[in-house]
Amino acid sequence: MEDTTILYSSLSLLFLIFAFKLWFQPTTHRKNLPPSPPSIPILGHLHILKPPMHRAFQHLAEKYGPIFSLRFGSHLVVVVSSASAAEECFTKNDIVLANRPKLLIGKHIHYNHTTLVQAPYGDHWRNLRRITAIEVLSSHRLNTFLSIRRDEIKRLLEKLSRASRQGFSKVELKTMFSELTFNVMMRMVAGKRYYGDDVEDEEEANRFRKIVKEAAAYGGASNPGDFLPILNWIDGGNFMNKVASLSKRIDEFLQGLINEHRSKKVGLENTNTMIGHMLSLQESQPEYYTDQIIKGLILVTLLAGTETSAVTLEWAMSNLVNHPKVLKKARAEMDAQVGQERLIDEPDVSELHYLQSIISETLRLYPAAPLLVPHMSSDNCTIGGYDVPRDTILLINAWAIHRDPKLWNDPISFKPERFKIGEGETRKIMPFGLGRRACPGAGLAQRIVGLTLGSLIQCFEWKRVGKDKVDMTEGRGITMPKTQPLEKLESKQTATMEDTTILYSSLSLLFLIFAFKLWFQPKTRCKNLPPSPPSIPVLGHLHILKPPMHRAFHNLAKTYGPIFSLRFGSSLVVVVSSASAAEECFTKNDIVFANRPKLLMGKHLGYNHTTLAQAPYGDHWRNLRRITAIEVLSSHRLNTFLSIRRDEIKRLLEKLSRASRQGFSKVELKTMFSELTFNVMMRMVAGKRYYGDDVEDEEEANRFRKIVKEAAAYGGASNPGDFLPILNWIDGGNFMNKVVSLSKRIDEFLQGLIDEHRSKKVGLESTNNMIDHMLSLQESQPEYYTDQIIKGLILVSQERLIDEPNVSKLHYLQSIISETLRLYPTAPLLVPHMSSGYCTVGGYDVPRETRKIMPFGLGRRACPGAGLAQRVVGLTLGSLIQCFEWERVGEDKVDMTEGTMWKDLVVDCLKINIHAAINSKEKVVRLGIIIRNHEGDQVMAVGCQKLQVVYSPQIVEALISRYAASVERWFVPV
Ligand code: HEM
Repeated sequence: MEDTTILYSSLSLLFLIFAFKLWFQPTTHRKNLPPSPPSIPILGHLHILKPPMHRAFQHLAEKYGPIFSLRFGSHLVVVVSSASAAEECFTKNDIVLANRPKLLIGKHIHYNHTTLVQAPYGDHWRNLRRITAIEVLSSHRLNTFLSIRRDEIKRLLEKLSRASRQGFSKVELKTMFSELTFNVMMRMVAGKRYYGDDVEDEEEANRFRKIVKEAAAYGGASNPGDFLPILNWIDGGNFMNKVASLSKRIDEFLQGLINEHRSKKVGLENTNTMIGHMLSLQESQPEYYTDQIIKGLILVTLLAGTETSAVTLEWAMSNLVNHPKVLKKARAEMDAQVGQERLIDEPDVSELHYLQSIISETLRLYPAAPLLVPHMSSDNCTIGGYDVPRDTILLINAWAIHRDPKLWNDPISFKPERFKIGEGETRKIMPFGLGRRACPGAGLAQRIVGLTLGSLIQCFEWKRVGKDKVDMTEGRGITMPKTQPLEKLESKQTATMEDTTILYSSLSLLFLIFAFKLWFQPKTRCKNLPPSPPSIPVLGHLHILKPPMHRAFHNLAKTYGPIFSLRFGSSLVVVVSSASAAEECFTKNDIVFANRPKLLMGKHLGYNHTTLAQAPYGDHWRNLRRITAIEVLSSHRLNTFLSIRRDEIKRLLEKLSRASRQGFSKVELKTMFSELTFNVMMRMVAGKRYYGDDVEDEEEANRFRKIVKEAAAYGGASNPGDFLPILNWIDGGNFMNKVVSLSKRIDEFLQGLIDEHRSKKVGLESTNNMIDHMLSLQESQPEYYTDQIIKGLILVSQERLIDEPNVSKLHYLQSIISETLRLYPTAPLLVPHMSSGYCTVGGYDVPRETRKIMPFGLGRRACPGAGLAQRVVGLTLGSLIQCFEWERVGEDKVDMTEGTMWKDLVVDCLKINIHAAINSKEKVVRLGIIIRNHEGDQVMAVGCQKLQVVYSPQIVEALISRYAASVERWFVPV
């Protein structure tokens, strides 16, 4: 028995009393009602209805004909399942049947039946419909929102593209589609995204997502109390209370959006939003455009316009992977009409007839609203010769009509071919309803579904996971969802559509114009450029570069020699891959090459190229380098921070020790190492820890971690627009906006730290940190130690450490670190250099403004943090070797493949077994120290037999005394 049956069962007592009363009351005067199955008192036919309703109604129609009647409690319901009867409803009877039944949801959620969907037929509804047609969903207004649809679809493509970078990979489309449609609608309505990245107000977005989820749950559940009001009473008003509470929250949320717009607190995009537009109409016609009317319009757009489109997309993709031939044909059409050089756009959809047939066939077999939205008669009428009294609920079973064997050959097969142009087949389907209450959003829905589906077909290859077809059973709910969310799909990007290619693809038109201009522009005067692979106009060699770049360059060097040149768009790039040529760069040409190319990141994240890492070679850079060498990273200052490094390493050891309490255990070192270095840096800079335990201000730490994560993501992604500025323009400044927003947050964060120190609100440790030191220098030389300079210095010191080690005396340890850096340099291509004048390398001409990338850091722009890095890496590695035994998990060697990001050469995740030396008691006893916990278990042993050979007893002693004091806090040493 279903949910509702629990309620029905409580009826048994009341049953007898009412049964007799109702059974013997005078029946309706009309004689010729549509045929009806046998019913029972009170419930009528409610007890025979099992979801999905459209299937239950289809079975009844097979027995009682295409027009039959039912009783839902005391309400008469007529169900229509033939095209001719439906036509009669929406032509002859259109006005009489243009009412809606008054259900509980309509009362509470739809502002007491006043929204467009729920309003009774009449002046108010007509007005709303007019406003919607002209002010909300008109062709003109939809066109102004095209950029939103493009942008959201582009984000979906990027997401899929990231997921399928390595070839076919499993993706879950249901959520992606629903997020897409919600974002499109909310950006149209309020200029806001509530799903995915770039969500401005996470808390507000959360509230919205929660409301949406709840509304979907109640929308889907039909409320039996609507038809049998006594059930609401038996239910103790539980369902009603829930709906009322939800409607209150929805109202508050929508009112909040309106108030925000009214007080103009919103960003740029919002000047052209539905709310903004409605508020401007409110000024001239305040009596009509009340806040409630506006809220109702937003609500309806969101409720009626999102899930319907998302569900249609899901059904369409399921059909395509179940019918690979259809998919192939759609792709062929796409290739012929649009090609692979550019991305499909909305106007293309009208030329893609097969794509449209796929959508029509999807809507035929899987209409998102299989019973449309219930209608109600406002007067007596007849349908198919039967009498239909006033206040009868009318349900049109569009789902059954779409599968009627009298109308369609092979009705349950998916055959888009049946919708041949000019044959009028599309007129036989009614997924958007018919007549005056038909869907006003059909145009918008077709645009969203057409462009999204077209883009997915164009940009990716799709196949099912495994042999089984995607399950096509429909679930319950107002919109007809799939029972199984669509996740058994694998997507792979088609060869030509790499990330950047999506952008390049928009180039086709501009291509020819620029190609000729660039191709025939005067060639550089240098005659003897380094050899170069064949290039193409505009892009140069950008299209042949596949990450990881250092490997791509290595392969090119095999063909073109150790000094070769490339063109990144309009920039000449020289790649140097031999030690002798590199030496030439950093000795003879050191000054010429001491420049840096001006990239977007440097502009926005490097204070307009003024930080040490980004500044052009010159007085400003020299000054920064001097300050860094003397005031920030000098031996003397590094020594004063020794305690910080010791403490952070000690914390790492403790963490590992806790993990390996029971012997060997699996650990993830990548995160630990990265947290260690960030903590060391931030304690030196500001006296604060942002990772692990003992974080003082969790919210501030969160902000910092978020910024770090984002900066890493953008740092890794090279921006093609740096080399082909027109791409920034085509991209709509999207990447740039993200970077600008990030840089703003970084600046605010750093300024916050400085201000905090200035007002001395910080703890003890902070008297000896970089910011305080800089602020004291600011007092004496305010013109040089400006806040911006200080922020730039903090920023630069956050760059990852790792360089040549020199833990004195541990020569073998030193060699291990050197060998690691030889094979796996952290910045495999260093940081790009740029020539500030003409020079030669290896006999080749290198013109001014050539970028140079090479595998070793030498010369005046070599890493200034080498000393600090040596200390951190040396001490950490030494301690790890000393304190733990290490083993791999399983037989396999740790995967040494490097990631694709620049600088991210660290393996993805080091999974190594660790083991405190507690298993080998003998060895430990020989060293003479075992650390036990309060229960007396051995938990940590500092040093082990193997290390005795390497370390002198003095070192072991020093280590013990260094750690024992703090270890005592946790464990009692023996
Ligand atoms: C694939 C997507 C969609 C489908 C299949 C669909 C289907 C329907 C259907 C069957 C109806 C009821 C017709 C009737 O009562 O006979 C309806 C009504 C409505 N739809 Fe859609 N719809 C979709 C998308 C949209 C969109 C994108 C919007 C707006 C943003 C929208 C707004 C509405 C409204 C406001 C009504 C109520 C109209 C009234 O009662 O006067 N729909 N839709």
